[in-house]
Parts: sequence; C-alpha cells; structure tokens
Amino acid sequence: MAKIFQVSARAGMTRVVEPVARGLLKAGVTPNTVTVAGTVGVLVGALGFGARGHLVTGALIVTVFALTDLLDGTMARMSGGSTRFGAFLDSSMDRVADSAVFGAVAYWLATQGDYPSVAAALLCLAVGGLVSYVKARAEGLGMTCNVGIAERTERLLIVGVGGLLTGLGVDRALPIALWLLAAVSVFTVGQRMVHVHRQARQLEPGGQR
Ligand SMILES: CCCCCCCC/C=C\CCCCCCCC(=O)OC[C@H](COP(=O)(O)OP(=O)(O)OC[C@H]1O[C@@H](n2ccc(N)nc2=O)[C@H](O)[C@@H]1O)OC(=O)CCCCCCC/C=C\CCCCCCCC
Ligand SMILES: O=P([O-])([O-])O[C@@H]1[C@@H](O)[C@H](O)[C@@H](O)[C@H](O)[C@@H]1O
Ligand SMILES: [Mg+2]
Ligand SMILES: [Mg+2]
Repeated sequence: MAKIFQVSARAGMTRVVEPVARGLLKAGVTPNTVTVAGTVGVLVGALGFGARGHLVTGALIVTVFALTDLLDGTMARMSGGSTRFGAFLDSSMDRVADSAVFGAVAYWLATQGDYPSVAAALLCLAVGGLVSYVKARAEGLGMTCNVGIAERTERLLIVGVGGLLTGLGVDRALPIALWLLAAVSVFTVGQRMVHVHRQARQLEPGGQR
C-alpha cells in the first residue's frame, strides 16, 4: 500500500521534476549541490520557523525542500552520473533533515509545556532513525530491505499533515500524528527485521538458522 502510494506519487511528480532537473543540469548545477542545498532549506524551515511555532510556514518550506530529494537522484540519472558518494550523501543528508524536523517539533512542544508530546516526537526521531538504519545495515550486508508501511515519505507526510493542521488551529492534530507515527514506525522496524531474518536464513551456509 505504502509502496503503491510512493510509486504513483513519484510518477506524478516526475512530470514536474524532470524539466527542473534538465534546467539545473544545463545551468551547471550538480546533483550533490542540490542534495546539500535541499538539506539546508529543510534546516531553515524546521529550525528557523517550525521550532519557533510558525508551523504552517515551516511545514511549507520543509515540503518544498524535502521534495528536492526527488530532484537530486533524477538529475544524477539523467546525466548518467549516479555515484556511490551521491547515494551516501543523499541518505546521510536525509538523516540530518529528519533530525531537524523532529528536533524542531520536540523543541516547540517543550516550549508549550506539552511533555507527553515531546516524548512522542523523540520516539519518532529515534525509531525513524532505526527504520533507516536497519535498511542501511541490511544493504551493507548485501541484502535488500525495501519494505515497510512507514518509509521516509510516509513519515514526513504524517508529521507534515499534523503540523499543518495544528498550525491552522486543530490543537491535538500534531500530538495525535506523532503517536500514530511512533506506532507505525515501530511496526515498520518489525516488518524490516522479519524481512531481513528470512533473507539471512536463506543466505547462511546450510540455510535455516
Ligand atoms: C505542508 C504540510 C504537508 C501537508 C501536505 C503535504 C503536501 C505535500 C505535497 C506533495 C507530496 C508528494 C509526495 C511525494 C512523493 C514522492 C515519492 C517518492 O518516491 O519519494 C522518494 C523520494 C526520493 O528518495 P531518494 O532520495 O531515495 O531517491 P532519488 O530519486 O534521489 O534517488 C537516489 C539515488 O540517486 C543517486 N544520487 C542521488 C543524489 C546524489 N547527489 N547523487 C546521486 O547519484 C544515487 O544513486 C541514489 O541512490 O523521497 C522524497 O522525495 C522525499 C519526499 C518527501 C515528501 C515531502 C512531504 C513532506 C511533507 C511534510 C513535511 C513537513 C514537516 C514539517 C513538520 C512541521 C514543522 C516543523
Ligand atoms: O529507509 P527509509 O528511511 O524508510 O527510506 C529512505 C530510503 O528509501 C531512501 O532510498 C534513502 O535515500 C533515504 O535516506 C531513506 O533511507
Ligand atoms: Mg534523493
Ligand atoms: Mg533521499
């Protein structure tokens, strides 16, 4: 379900992203520059606006710059220049951006005295990082881990919708979104563990351990 959403959303975005990618390449901009600039933009939106309680502006800025995560890979593929360092930089910068988003949300909730929701935001930060780590570790060991109901796009959408609604006056939307996200993130870690366990058993000499 999450995969179907991502694949169709990506296909829809392609029409917008490809002409922008072509223009940037023509202007001599590299995919790595876009990766870093997109992360700086997310930091500004999250820390400069979201953390200070400007949730709607923060969410909009974060959305625009988070979407450059589609642009960098598209540029790399178009120019035939996908690189190992680019892939490493892309994933590493995603962790920086995610930390800024959830750190900003936790900070703002702390300024409001809503400590249970601060705990939820910190849980999302920690478990979201674990979701990505499990995949990166599995891939580093030569396996695949392309599964789970709450991959990065879904995680950002859930916190984004919660932040946007709370910014528009629906007070409990962000806390509810955070607890929901913490739950689906834990579930995703479980899905990935099971998936990797199955593959690892097949790969061990003699199989089935
Ligand atoms: C405003 C509040 C939100 C409410 C409404 C939300 C509206 C949002 C509008 C549209 C959302 C549409 C969703 C988009 C779906 C995209 C689906 C998808 O496929 O996503 C995957 C992408 C890309 O991931 P990845 O980086 O893995 O792929 P790449 O194509 O880049 O390929 C990687 C390979 O490319 C090579 N490479 C890469 C870089 C490089 N420099 N060199 C290279 O060689 C290399 O081979 C790599 O391996 O993921 C995304 O696009 C992320 C999507 C983020 C979705 C944003 C939605 C955000 C919503 C809200 C966030 C707000 C939070 C604010 C919180 C409150 C305030 C603090
Ligand atoms: O693992 P996850 O966070 O759900 O999803 C994401 C991967 O699908 C993506 O390829 C990578 O660039 C991101 O950094 C992130 O790891
Ligand atoms: Mg990317
Ligand atoms: Mg990425």
